[in-house]
Amino acid sequence: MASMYDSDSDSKPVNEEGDHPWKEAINKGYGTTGLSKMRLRALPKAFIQPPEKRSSSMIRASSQASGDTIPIIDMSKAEAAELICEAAEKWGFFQVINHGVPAVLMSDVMHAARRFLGQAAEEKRRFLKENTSCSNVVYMTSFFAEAEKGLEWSDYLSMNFVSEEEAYAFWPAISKDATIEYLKSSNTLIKRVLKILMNKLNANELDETNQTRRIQFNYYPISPTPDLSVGVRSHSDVSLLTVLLQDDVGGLHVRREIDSKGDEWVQVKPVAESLVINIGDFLEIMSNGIYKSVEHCVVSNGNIDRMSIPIFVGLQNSPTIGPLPEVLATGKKAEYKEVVFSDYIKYFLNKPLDGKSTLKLAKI
Ligand SMILES: O=C(O)CCC(=O)C(=O)O
Ligand SMILES: [Fe+2]
Repeated sequence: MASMYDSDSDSKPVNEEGDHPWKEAINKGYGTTGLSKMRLRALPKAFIQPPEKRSSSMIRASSQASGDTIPIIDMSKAEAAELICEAAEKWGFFQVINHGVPAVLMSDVMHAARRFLGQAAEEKRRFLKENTSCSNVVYMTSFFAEAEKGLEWSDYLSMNFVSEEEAYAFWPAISKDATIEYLKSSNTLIKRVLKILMNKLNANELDETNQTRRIQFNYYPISPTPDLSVGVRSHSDVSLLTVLLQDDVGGLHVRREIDSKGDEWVQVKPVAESLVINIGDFLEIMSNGIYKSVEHCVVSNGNIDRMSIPIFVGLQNSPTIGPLPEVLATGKKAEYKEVVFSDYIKYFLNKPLDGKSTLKLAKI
């Protein structure tokens, strides 16, 4: 069934009061993708960010004073391990090339995501929280639509990997083969990076059976007024680490503290066939702050849409999370306390994305 959200025409006028039926758009699976297709002249009120949350103004306000860029690390070189640890300490973000994930699988999963996201709302709405037949596969708009002051101008499909059997049974048929292949292939890279990071801490390798993988298709449609909207608000990831495949549009920005001069926002410029890796909150806590889980955000774009595919490498529901004993054995004072793991997750999930506010829960 065709609808106004599927139309490419300008025929639907904008309600000048901002009283747009955005809720209906979300609840019926059209999402911001459908709103964007209506070629609105103004952003629906619900998506206007409060001035202090507008990433475009934050980024403009902090010029890239240092001129530094996110490290690009060639994983086929002998010095890769050292550079990864250095980047994890200094930046919390780096890009890897020659990482072993075949380019064809990266391109296949990007196409798979486009196929899913490009479908009519009728297909996508089957995966909304209230409709999905598997709670591990959910299609959403914004991170926490119920409580956010300004919704994020993005739609995404989140797939929590539990088993191949479940993934083949419940992930969208239009994209599942390529997604599962890519996820499997990326595992070797994930294991290698985690091993390198643990080695540097003199800590034992992390048990893979105690880890989780969640893959997400993020879609950022064209925004009518990109200065007022945001793709993803500033946040740090609740993960051990995140491996992100982005297309060639750009828009991901990382916050960097420069000692006395305050901070700056640095763009993670797309590099062909690379993957972006960032440290998440769990590794910052476990490493007692040696590795940094850094704030990042995605700006909206008024000219072109964007896609990205993160894999969040997480932890199973272990009882608590805190600094690793191996790290504290060096005699360093604990910067983080042991917190109940489920409390940490619950706290993260029940509020809008807001900088590093979740991490503060564990900070001493
Ligand atoms: O789209 C991106 O570049 C980053 C998305 C992100 O930060 C996230 O999904 O946590
Ligand atoms: Fe993120």
